[in-house]
Amino acid sequence: MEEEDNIEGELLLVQAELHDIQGQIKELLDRQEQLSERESQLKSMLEVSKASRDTIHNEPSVAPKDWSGSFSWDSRADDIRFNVFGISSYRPNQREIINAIMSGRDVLVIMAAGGGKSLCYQLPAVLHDGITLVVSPLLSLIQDQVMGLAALGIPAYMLASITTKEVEKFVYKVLDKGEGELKILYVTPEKISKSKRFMSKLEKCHHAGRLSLIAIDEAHCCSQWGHDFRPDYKNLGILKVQFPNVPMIALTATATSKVQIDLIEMLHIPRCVKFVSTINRPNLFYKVFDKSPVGKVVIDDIANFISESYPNNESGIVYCFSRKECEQVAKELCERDILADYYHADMDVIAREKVHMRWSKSKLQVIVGTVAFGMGINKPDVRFVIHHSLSKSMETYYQESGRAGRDGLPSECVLYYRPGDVPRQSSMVFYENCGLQNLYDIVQYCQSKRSCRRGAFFRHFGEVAQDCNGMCDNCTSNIELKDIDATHHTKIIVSLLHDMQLNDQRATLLQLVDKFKAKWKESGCSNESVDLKKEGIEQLVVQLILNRVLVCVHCKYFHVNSYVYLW
Ligand SMILES: Nc1ncnc2c1ncn2[C@@H]1O[C@H](COP(=O)(O)OP(=O)(O)OP(=O)(O)O)[C@@H](O)[C@H]1O
Repeated sequence: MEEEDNIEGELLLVQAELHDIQGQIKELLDRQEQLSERESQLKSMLEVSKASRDTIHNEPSVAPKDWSGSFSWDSRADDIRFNVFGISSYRPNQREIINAIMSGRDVLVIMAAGGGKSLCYQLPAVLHDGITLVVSPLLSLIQDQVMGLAALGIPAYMLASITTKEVEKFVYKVLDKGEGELKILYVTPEKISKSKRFMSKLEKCHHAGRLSLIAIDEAHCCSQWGHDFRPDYKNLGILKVQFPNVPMIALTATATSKVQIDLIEMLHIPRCVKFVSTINRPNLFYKVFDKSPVGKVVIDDIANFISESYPNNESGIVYCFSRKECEQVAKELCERDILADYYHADMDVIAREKVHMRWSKSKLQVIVGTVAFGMGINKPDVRFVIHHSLSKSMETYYQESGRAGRDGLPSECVLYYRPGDVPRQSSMVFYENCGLQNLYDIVQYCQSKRSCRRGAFFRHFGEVAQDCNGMCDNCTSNIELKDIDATHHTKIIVSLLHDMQLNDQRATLLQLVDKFKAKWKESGCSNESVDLKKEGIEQLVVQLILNRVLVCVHCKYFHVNSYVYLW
């Protein structure tokens, strides 16, 4: 009896101590997360500070110009924008970029996917008298662009392996003698580094004063610090050396300060005007799910997620780690009635193109790809990007997940994470520049249960943080729940959507929230003085829209007419 008492006494002590230790571990884990977050914040601050010191060093001693002022070409540019490109107004930075190029400056443009980078060089190309040379890394991208420009009536051609002899002859004649209509010429970087004939024709064109602009698309490929280094991009510096007075525009969707410094140096454009737009994609909802250790369960989870959230064949991408996994996941999704097929670098070009085409035309709901399914995806209405396992870096994840929602409509980026996937990636990135550090950053992103996911991107790209508006799992779960009578808010949203013109139907979530705020003020509601943000009402509006209370059940666009039936 006494012995039992002793044991029970000790058991209680042990349990109490264990409880204490659990508490301490939790505190330590929280502190570890806070410190890691601060660590990456400080690192990116240091990088930004170094970058701005270098930039100041290289900048000419003239005062910065106001690129949004008036210029002599304004009315011609407006005319071309509207009548040739059919675009009613500029998006942020487009006009300023065009003005800087037209003023003869070299320009570096960093603008998020779908931001409208192409117009920034295509409009000056039409505005100028001569020829614009565009270097772009992928044939499929080039083909899309040339076809799009031809449809607008702009004479654009490409010189690549698939160009017919006839077209090649025509292009060389234009370069050589200025005979024939050619405004925009697309080439791959290999053409610059490997074709002496092409370079000598270009030299002649320049000599005759007919080379007006050089554009380098996907310019991050120049830097080996970037996520998609292409050796042939390294040789593009020759263009500025050979044609120093021809303005150059380098464009990319992402470049950390380190990559920016690198590509400015490689392209020899130290005095370029930099236009850095936000990397924020407010319409993307970021979430991380725990990944089961059992492969079949993971596929069940993914299949359930797709069929429950996207029952109407909305397009999506599932990224996998390896080619084998890619084929397996596609097969198993098909077995669960999801229309899916795979895409990886081991397939021949025709087979890959066929899968891509079926998906682009929405004949296939899901493409299951490796990293090979990358640049050149122009589908605007991708509603979800799922990562079956983690990417190798924040930059890669930003790029891959960023293929969702290029049309500005709400879309989801889901990452299935389990610690067991980390060693597979670490063995792949071990020999890359900063490979392990990059991997740790994305692991930290996955493991975080507290910090805003969006905040992690801002820190990574050295940008000042912006509101997440409850558009990530951590921010949503951190929201303190309270009962709110939403009748008044929903009435405003309904009337708002009613009032919207046809053109506004593809308004982005944030535009809608802004309009809501204005209406809320106008509505003279008794709660007028309520601070929308503080009271969580802004979040509520976002949630009302996202949870499809107000979104068309069929296509999830903010259609004015179809959702009305829900009310
Ligand atoms: N000012 C504008 N107003 C409306 N639509 C625009 C405007 N500028 C560009 N667009 C359209 O936005 C879409 C995306 O543009 P674009 O392909 O140039 O984006 P991007 O920045 O190159 O994106 P990515 O990096 O994903 O290729 C295109 O359909 C384009 O016609």
